[in-house]
Order: sequence, then structure tokens, then C-alpha cells
Amino acid sequence: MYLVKEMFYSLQGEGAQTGRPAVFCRFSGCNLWNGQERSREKSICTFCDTDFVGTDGHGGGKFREPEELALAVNQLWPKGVSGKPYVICTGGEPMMQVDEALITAFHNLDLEVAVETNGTLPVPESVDWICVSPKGTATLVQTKGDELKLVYPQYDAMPEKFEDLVFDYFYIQPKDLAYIAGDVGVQSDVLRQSIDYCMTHPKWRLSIQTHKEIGIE
Ligand SMILES: C[S@@+](CC[C@H](N)C(=O)[O-])C[C@H]1O[C@@H](n2cnc3c(N)ncnc32)[C@H](O)[C@@H]1O
Ligand SMILES: Nc1nc2[nH]cc(C(=O)O)c2c(=O)[nH]1
Ligand code: SF4
Ligand SMILES: [Mg+2]
Repeated sequence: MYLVKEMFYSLQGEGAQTGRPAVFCRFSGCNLWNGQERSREKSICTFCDTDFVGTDGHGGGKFREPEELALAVNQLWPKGVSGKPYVICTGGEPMMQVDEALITAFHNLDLEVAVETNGTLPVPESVDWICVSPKGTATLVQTKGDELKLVYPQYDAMPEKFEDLVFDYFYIQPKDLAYIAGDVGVQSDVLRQSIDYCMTHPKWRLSIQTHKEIGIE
């Protein structure tokens, strides 16, 4: 059984695939936060910008079989849009649910498969695009992939810790402070610090959450 919060067709807003059309499949639940605001502060991941609780979002639900979920995703790729359909498995933490059977079901329908993961759980090699976004003190187990996209700054997870891992692209993504309760800093300072870091460490590129800027999902 796969629990999905929501599914929608949009453009990848972040990282190396920015601007690319994709079906987003947002899995329910996360291993670094239970999604309840009252436990945010004491969770391992404190700045999450996403509601991943339950299955009540648009296109969300419970899918008994991998083929059933793959079909539902495939149906969100608009008829007549050329090219291979691209699905981004996100969440919540998708690797709590994504398994070989689901990846195979996607591939059998000729979909290209990406994941957005916090890197605390292993990702099968069969996934076509792996984006790892490390979180605070959480132990990283997925130490290779296509892109490493670090939300910045995180004082328990600074870029130096990750720069020798095996990824093709390294991104700094300014932390969006809008979701954090209390006095947590100034958004313009976060942006300035992120720009400064990239300008002094050319291995790292800036990733802006463009979907938030242009007002799409
Ligand atoms: C909601 S997470 C879901 C996937 C997975 N759990 C993870 O953390 O990578 C999707 C992406 O949004 C990023 N993100 C979450 N909250 C953010 C925030 N407040 N500011 C910037 N990026 C954020 C995550 O780091 C991740 O790259
Ligand atoms: N447009 C858009 N791009 C995204 N890239 C990663 C996202 C995510 O929440 O995982 C996301 C998202 O929520 N929307
Ligand atoms: S690990 Fe990802 S989904 Fe989980 S709380 Fe953090 S940003 Fe949100
Ligand atoms: Mg998002």
C-alpha cells in the first residue's frame, strides 16, 4: 500500500532540473518530522515547507498496488505533450515508501523517475535522478547521486561536510524562513549568505525555489 498526500503536474522549481515539466507524487509521512506544528521545534528537521500529513490532497489517496499508482501518475501527464513523462517522487520522505516494485511499474509505463530525498534511507540504483537534501544531525546514508541540494544555512549541516561526496551537482538552496515559528532570522540575510557562499565556493551553485517566485505549485 502506498500513501500519497497529493499529485500534480507542474514544473520542477529547484536544482539542476529547474523548469522541467514533471508530475509530482508527494508521499505521506516523514522520518524526520511527524508533520504536527507543535512538534516542529523538537524534530530533527525543523524548517519543512510542506504539508505531507494524510492522503487528503488533490490527487492523493491510498494505492494498493504499484501498477495502480504508476497508472494514476501517468494519467496526470497531459495527452499530447511530447517527450517521456517525468515523475518526481517527493514528500514527506518518499524513500519510506518507494520500492523496486514501484520503480519498475513506472519504468514499464516508460516514465523517467526522480526522487527528492533527505538521504537517511537508501535509494535503489534504478532511480533515474537522485536529489539528496541532507538535514541537520540526521545520519546520511545515501552519499551518491545526481545532485546534492543543501538548504542553507544549517549549523549542523554545513557544505564542507558534503563537498567530497559523489554527486554531479552541488546546490545551496536558501532556507525559506516562512514556515518556522518565532524569531528565526531575516530572509534577506539568508539569501545574502547563500550568494556569498556560492561566490566564494564555485563548486556550489545557487538553487532558488522558482515555483514560489512565479506562483505555481
Ligand atoms: C519537502 S522536501 C521532501 C523531500 C525530502 N523529505 C527532503 O527533505 O529532501 C523537498 C525539498 O524541499 C526542501 N525544503 C524543505 N523546506 C525548505 C525550506 N524551508 N526552505 C528551502 N527548502 C526547503 C528540502 O530540503 C527538499 O530539497
Ligand atoms: N514546483 C515545485 N518544484 C519542486 N521541487 C521539489 C519540490 C518538493 O516539494 O519536493 C517541489 C515543489 O513542491 N514544487
Ligand atoms: S525531511 Fe523533507 S519532508 Fe521531512 S520534514 Fe524535512 S524537508 Fe520536510
Ligand atoms: Mg516543495
